[in-house]
Amino acid sequence: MTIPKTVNPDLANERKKATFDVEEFTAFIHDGESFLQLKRLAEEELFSDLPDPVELDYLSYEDYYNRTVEQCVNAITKVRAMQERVNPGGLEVYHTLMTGPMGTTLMPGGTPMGVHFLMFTRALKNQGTPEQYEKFGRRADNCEILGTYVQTELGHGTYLRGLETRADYDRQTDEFVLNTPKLTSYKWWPGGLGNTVNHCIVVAQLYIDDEPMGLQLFFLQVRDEQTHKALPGIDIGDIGKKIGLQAVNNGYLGLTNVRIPRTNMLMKNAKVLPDGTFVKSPVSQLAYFPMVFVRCMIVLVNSGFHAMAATIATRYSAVRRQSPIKPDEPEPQVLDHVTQQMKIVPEIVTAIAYRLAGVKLNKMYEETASAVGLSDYSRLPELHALACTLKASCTYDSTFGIERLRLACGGHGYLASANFGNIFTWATAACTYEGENSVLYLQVGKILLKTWGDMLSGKPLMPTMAYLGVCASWHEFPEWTGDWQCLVQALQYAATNKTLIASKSYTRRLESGLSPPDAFNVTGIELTQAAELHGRAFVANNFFEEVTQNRENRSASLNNLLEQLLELYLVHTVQRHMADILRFIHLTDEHLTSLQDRLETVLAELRPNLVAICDGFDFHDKVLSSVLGCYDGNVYERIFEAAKKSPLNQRDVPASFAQHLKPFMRSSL
Ligand SMILES: CCCCCCCCCCCCCCCCCC(=O)SCCNC(=O)CCNC(=O)[C@H](O)C(C)(C)COP(=O)(O)OP(=O)(O)OC[C@H]1O[C@@H](n2cnc3c(N)ncnc32)[C@H](O)[C@@H]1OP(=O)(O)O
Ligand SMILES: Cc1cc2nc3c(=O)[nH]c(=O)nc-3n(C[C@H](O)[C@H](O)[C@H](O)COP(=O)(O)OP(=O)(O)OC[C@H]3O[C@@H](n4cnc5c(N)ncnc54)[C@H](O)[C@@H]3O)c2cc1C
Repeated sequence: MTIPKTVNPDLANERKKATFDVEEFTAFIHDGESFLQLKRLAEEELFSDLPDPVELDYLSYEDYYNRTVEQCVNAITKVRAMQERVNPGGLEVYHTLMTGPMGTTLMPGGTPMGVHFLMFTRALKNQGTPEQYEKFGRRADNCEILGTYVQTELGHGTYLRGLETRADYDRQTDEFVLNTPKLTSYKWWPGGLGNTVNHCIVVAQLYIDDEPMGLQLFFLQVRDEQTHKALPGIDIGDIGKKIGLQAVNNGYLGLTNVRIPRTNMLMKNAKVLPDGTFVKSPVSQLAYFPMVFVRCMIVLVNSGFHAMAATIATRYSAVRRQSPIKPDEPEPQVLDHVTQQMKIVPEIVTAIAYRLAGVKLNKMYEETASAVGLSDYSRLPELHALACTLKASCTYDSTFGIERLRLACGGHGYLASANFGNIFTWATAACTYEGENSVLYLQVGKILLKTWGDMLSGKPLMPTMAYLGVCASWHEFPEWTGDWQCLVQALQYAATNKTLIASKSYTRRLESGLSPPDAFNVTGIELTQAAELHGRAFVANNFFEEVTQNRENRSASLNNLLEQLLELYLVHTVQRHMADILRFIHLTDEHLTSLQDRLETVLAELRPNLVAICDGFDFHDKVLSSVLGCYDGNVYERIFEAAKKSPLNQRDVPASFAQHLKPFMRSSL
């Protein structure tokens, strides 16, 4: 099947209808030109010799892994050369490009080296001393060694204080002795650990003279650098097939009396001196900082997955024609069915809203990391709370949004070659890794409770929670104007009142004699609801600020488009949380009807720009890797071409006919 060189006329028409400059929107959504240029340059270099994704789909588990390693190595080699040209000594090309949606193209089943870049190298730099960085970190940055972040165990992932891996200090030899004493202490899940890495950072309970000193991070070699065989005392392997991310090579690790020098404990914060004196970290949560970084990254990465799925569904819905709206008219593009718009457009705007929130969150991470570098730890709780709530709501919204977008593509959405399967399994994994979502919401719930107490005692509140004080001071919600500020405030007001309710329930339970942990546990439902609303109110407020500020730096047409996107996001989000809002704010039927009218109006206003907005996300065809989502819209030809590549179509008659079907049909006669 040859793919036409021309663009599908429906898609070409859609692009002509755009009312804004796509390139200006692209720069806006990528937070400026510089990253965009870098991304495009990298795509040009990296995508020149990629294998066919359809062929990859039919490989065995082992071949898939080996093939991914080959692609990964090729890609990293190219990226390193590019980094040397763009900014010698820097690492931004590595880190930004290899872990974003582009990484998913190079390695559709995930990368066994993702955790090396995201966590291993960063933890060596940020948790080690400068000497340790020189000794281990530089080699990791140069990929002379490959590593991963080994924390989760078979028995514990969430409750870190329950981890069982031990590091006992031996004063005589100035070494730590590492052990995983039980089956449940086996390390389980770390990406790349299975068969790829030769080093890792192990998170273990430190013991000095059998006294527990809390969790610490240890640099450990697990495989010989030449032979790649496991070192003595180390039991290591792959945890087996998962529902997705087949090439991430998640692994297990058992340790029996493995000795490492004392200087292998990462000692930027806590320290063990040669005589066994333990010097505490100034703030124990600093050991959790590598996780905070990844939680922030996930918001950007998952909003990218969400936008990828939205682009595929939008382009396909512009090409797909079905079911006349009026009986005597031709079949319309399915995108003209209003219910189809309702399935797709809220996902487009949600992806944009999280993209903007993710950019803000990552800036906050950088500011906090700089402050931590100057021994100022005051912003850690605020960053922790925001990273937890945004990581949880973004991964949830993207996971279910991607599934809605797949469903919006009808039967063809179910084809592996449409690529929703990979995108979904990437997205949903992030609901669990780097902190299971409910657990993260409970962290936020705890901080909300504490903040509520601070507010009642007149203490200053952290900036992203200051609205609690404002809303709590209102006797009732101000007059409902329905404007954007009002909609943002409605979400904030609902979050505030949910926090109030949770706080009251918690206090009531304490007064009835429950212990604080029991009271916290039974208040968990209300606390997690408050935490979720807190995050959604932040995303809405941030979107509002992004659109209403700096207008003078953008063209009128882009401002107009952004206003429509904001309008849809706010109206849709308020409608989605209407049950919560109606509990605290009196709205008439007229108000509700007006919201529905606004939703339908803005859907219609956005309709001509949908394809152009998705073009503006700037996904290379190879990133989307979808027969339904290609820029040229030649959907049917691509579906057919992919089908032709099925291994079952490579011979006239499959072997099973002679072996099974023929004898079976004969015996049934
Ligand atoms: C895949 C590639 C595909 C191709 C490319 C595509 C691109 C993909 C990109 C993404 C790739 C990602 C790779 C995947 C990596 C996954 C790696 C992992 O999962 S690694 C494993 C991830 N594992 C997890 O995430 C485990 C989750 N569990 C945990 O984090 C902890 O056990 C806990 C937080 C739940 C509790 O901890 P506990 O010690 O029991 O604490 P308490 O509750 O008693 O609170 C005490 C105090 O501490 C405070 N505080 C807490 N945390 C922080 C913080 N971070 N900061 C500051 N403060 C914090 C808290 O507020 C409280 O304050 P206060 O009230 O005293 O004032
Ligand atoms: C694809 C993937 C990659 C991963 N990569 C890595 C890696 O590189 N390195 C690494 O160390 N780990 C990794 N992990 C492990 C991951 O971080 C953990 O699985 C995750 O933190 C969740 O912990 P858990 O599995 O113990 O879940 P559990 O805590 O057992 O969760 C089970 C259920 O219990 C509930 N629950 C648990 N505790 C509480 C609580 N306190 N209150 C209320 N409910 C609770 C949860 O909400 C959930 O519903 C990876 C996992 C996946 C899926």
